[in-house]
Amino acid sequence: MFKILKNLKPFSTMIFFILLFIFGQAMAELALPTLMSDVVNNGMMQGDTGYILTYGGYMLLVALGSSLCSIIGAFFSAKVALGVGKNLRDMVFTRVENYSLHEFDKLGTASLITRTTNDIVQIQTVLVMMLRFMIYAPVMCIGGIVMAVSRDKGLTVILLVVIPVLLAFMGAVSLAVMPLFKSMQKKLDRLNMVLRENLTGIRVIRAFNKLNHEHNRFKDANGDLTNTAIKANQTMAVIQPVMMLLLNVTSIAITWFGGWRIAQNNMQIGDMMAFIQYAMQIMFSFVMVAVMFVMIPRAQASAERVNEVLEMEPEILDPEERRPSGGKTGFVAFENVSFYYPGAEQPALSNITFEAGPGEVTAIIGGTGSGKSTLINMIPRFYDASQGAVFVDSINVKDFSQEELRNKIGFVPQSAVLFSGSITENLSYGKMNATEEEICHAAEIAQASDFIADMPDGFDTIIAQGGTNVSGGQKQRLSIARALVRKPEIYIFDDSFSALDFKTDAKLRAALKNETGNAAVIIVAQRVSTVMDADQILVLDDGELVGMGTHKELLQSCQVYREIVSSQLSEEEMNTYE
Ligand SMILES: Nc1ncnc2c1ncn2[C@@H]1O[C@H](COP(=O)(O)OP(=O)(O)OP(=O)(O)O)[C@@H](O)[C@H]1O
Repeated sequence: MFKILKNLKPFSTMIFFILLFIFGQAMAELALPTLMSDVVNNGMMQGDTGYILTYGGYMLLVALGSSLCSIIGAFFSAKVALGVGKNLRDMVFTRVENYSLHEFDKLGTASLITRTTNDIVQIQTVLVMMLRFMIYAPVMCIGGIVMAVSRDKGLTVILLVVIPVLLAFMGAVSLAVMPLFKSMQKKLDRLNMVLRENLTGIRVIRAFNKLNHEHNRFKDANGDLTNTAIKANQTMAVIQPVMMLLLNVTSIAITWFGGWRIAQNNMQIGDMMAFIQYAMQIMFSFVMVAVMFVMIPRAQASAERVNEVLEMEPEILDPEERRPSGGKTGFVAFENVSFYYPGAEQPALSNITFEAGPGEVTAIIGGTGSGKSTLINMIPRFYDASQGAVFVDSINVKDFSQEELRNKIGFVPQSAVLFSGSITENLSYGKMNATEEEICHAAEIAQASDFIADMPDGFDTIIAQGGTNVSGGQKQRLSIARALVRKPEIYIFDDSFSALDFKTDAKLRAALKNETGNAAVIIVAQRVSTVMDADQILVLDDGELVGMGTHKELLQSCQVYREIVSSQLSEEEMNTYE
């Protein structure tokens, strides 16, 4: 929490004024009972209407001043807390943007969303409270005691009994409720995760008739959170009645002993009435402090979760200084690269060495889970090699800034991701100043022009959130066109032709050949027909490079490749291609 409080620094002037106004409010509230006691003692008891009117007027003015201070204080505290919340959200977002995939894996997307939204709201709520109570509660408590003693020393004995009881009670409530509030945030994370999985996977859920199963999963997570929240609120709900009871008992005790002292002419009625009000103010100030002690741990749990995001160092960082470029373009090389996913015992890639040059097509083939996606994810530094090194244009990828490295690459991921917006906006995503001609040309190469022309608004057609209004194959082609618009030095296609029919796949690759010119092209594919014409084919099996060469060479030399080919092509086709 203290680390989070550092973010209050930019608001220090505003905070100074908040404290000033709240101090004003507290002082005004402390003055009211004394004024009232004067009205009773000197006005009512003496039958002096003029005195009552004058001091009644003063009371009205003081009450107005107190309300004004309270409103201004509340307004600025809300402003400061919301400002801190906004800054925190900005900081978390910027941090998360720099995360490598490792950090995303560690924290989980659902938790990151809860941390950016709900956790920061918790911090905001407590900040508003802290700003208001921080000065108000101690002033009211100390001021109340001083004023109460000044009215009547004898009655203070009652406070000496009540306050320890109050403190013990609030302490017990805090202890009971703290762990509940802490676990609520974790349960909220889980609820968000289930909700997210349900919303993104709704088609699969329906296809497998798992609505009931998912409903139960959601109900469990929702019920779990609700039960904890109910328990916490039930405990908190005890505070009010017990407080009221204590306040009433205190009032009765004061009236009882006060009445007795008045009867003996040791005290005036007005003083007793003022004493009751001061006792209330003192007790309320203790309640405020106690509520803060209950709320702070909740915000503390949230603050820790936000700090975890802010303090997690991205594993992939830009180098401090960059080596000058050698002027080469379109080269990719792996030197003895091995890679372990965090916590995995087996490497996802072991000892991979190959080179891809400009104007060449390098294809990567292998069974599912053989490490193809992992391999190409290392080129744009989505992951860094555990051993060995990856080079682009003969420079270690770690010596580039991530921006510079990724500018060289046109990456088409395995599952095409489109953003809500027009087709033109989607295609120019990697090159904001792309001309209409460049966009049309890229669409042409990606075999997307025809279906775009058939759409109601052509290139201005709006892609729905998640790209749900285009087919899988259309999405892939748009995602390919988006990479083509950039005219990068290195093209990476991660199984990007899988949703295309054979004819479109062949046409697209033929058109691509003229387009890619001097760029290096790396294609991951499952289909032999897609990789057959490549200049070199890498065969991966269980993270190992078990063959490298042209289709013809591999048919001779690589058993795994032969098996893949024979599982996909007929004997006759194999002979033809040989
Ligand atoms: N984020 C991850 N964390 C841990 N292990 C992972 C992660 N991603 C992949 N793996 C593991 O690494 C291995 C290689 O996965 P990879 O995705 O590279 O295979 P692939 O050849 O691209 O498979 P496919 O053709 O099915 O896409 C697999 O065993 C997989 O379980």
